[in-house]
Amino acid sequence: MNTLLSATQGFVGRQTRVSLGMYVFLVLLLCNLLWKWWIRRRDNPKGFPFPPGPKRLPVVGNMFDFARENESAAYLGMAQKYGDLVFLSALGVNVLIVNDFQTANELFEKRSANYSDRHESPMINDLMGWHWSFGHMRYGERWKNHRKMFHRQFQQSVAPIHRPVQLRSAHELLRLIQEEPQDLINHLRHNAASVIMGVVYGIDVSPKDDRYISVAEIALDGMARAANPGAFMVDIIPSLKYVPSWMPGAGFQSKARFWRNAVMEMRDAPFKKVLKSLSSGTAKQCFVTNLVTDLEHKENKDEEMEQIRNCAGLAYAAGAESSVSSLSSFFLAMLLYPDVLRKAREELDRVIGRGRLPDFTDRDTLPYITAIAKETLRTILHDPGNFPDPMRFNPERFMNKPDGQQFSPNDPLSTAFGYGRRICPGRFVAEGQLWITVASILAAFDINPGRDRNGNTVKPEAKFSSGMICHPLPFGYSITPRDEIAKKLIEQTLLIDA
Ligand code: HEM
Repeated sequence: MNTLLSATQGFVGRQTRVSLGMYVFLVLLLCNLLWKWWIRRRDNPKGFPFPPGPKRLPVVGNMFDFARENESAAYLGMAQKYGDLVFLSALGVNVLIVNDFQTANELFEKRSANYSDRHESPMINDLMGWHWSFGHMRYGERWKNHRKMFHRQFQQSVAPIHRPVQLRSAHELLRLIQEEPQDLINHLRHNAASVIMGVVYGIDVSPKDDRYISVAEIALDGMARAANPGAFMVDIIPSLKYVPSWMPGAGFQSKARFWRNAVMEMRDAPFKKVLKSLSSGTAKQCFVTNLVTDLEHKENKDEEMEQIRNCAGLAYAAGAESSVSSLSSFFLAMLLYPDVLRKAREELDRVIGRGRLPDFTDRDTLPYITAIAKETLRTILHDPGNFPDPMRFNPERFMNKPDGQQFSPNDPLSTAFGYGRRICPGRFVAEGQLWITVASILAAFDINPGRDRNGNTVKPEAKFSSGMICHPLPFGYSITPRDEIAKKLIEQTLLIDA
């Protein structure tokens, strides 16, 4: 009897909680719709039409028109149908797809005062705790102050001070590939991490199971999942963020808490470590030590200290994935275009010979290597107006073009790094890293297609994942040192960099 009673009470209790949850949800949904209606009236009082786009369904709008895979082909298809500006709207989230360089330049560069804001995601910014990251901040004073600080340490004139770390990391990558060629993608991850953690915190990361890196990967995984439009209802109805985690349907709260812990550890742990080694006099010179040492003469120390921590904490999150994606695209391109590899090899042997590996001082004399690094960045840009035959990996398109004014707003290649006031502030460091890694790899290794079980060559395919940052899908390969000379040069890097 007692058991039946308590089971009934449990059932009634659950029912009450479910209907309470439903009731709260409906009230919040109504408030949200009213709020969005008011915003629309305020921002567009004359009711001007939006640019063209696929027809919207009742309630869900264009929810099913957002590309979940092969985004570039899907949006190119829409551009061919609707024009260079395509408008999508789903559940109050409006998205404008800009399909060509000139229009993007017109909006984000020439009218950057209007188009430099960021959409604030309640899931990412508030619940998962990315509010400190200036990559996620709304346009305004707080963003400007952070960005200025970051820019000071990574701008074109300062970027060369990071080259010793980049060169050492490129050499370490050669050694790792020589030891375990089958683990290429992990080595590329380690390479991106060791450059950024070295430049920003002066910290060496280990090639396997590094705590800083695994925590950051969890944080980034959460962000990538939450960035998918419609992935979490709280982004459509922001007031849901106040719903407690015990409410039915509020599972997003516990997911957010899990990711938030990683986000905070990613931001705080390496920063604390540098401060500790600064006070014990063992810190290596880096982004954080440069800025913290400078603080001594300033008044608003606490605020600046927080800003330094925030800027440093963002570098890995903002830069690592893109760097890995670029380098794995480079490897894929070398498999698909062996002629490019041969030509690069010919340039390297002719200009620097076989007695040493390349370094940054060789840049001006290796135009074909520079063109390969640029073409690697270009592969994500498919606008045939600026890049004829865009699906072909063709470094020649950058030969005999000046190398000095790179990534200026009127350089279509700068699009790989975004636009206007939000353009990637790490681009000079990123490009330098790509250049030295590409040059070192080409000087040291043969890169060939993989073989199947019967020993037959498997021709790789140029297929990419979808999402915020696209990576080549896994491909077979064989990477071996070119010859005994290359092997020796790779081994010697251990002594040179010690
Ligand atoms: C090949 C490598 C890289 C690529 C392709 C890349 C690309 C981009 C793109 C497309 C954006 C968005 C720009 C926009 O909103 O218009 C961005 C933002 C950003 N990137 Fe990079 N990036 C790379 C490497 C790096 C590195 C190494 C760092 C740090 C050292 C970095 C730091 C940032 C930051 C902090 C932002 C946010 C800027 C803001 O919102 O004001 N990136 N990047």
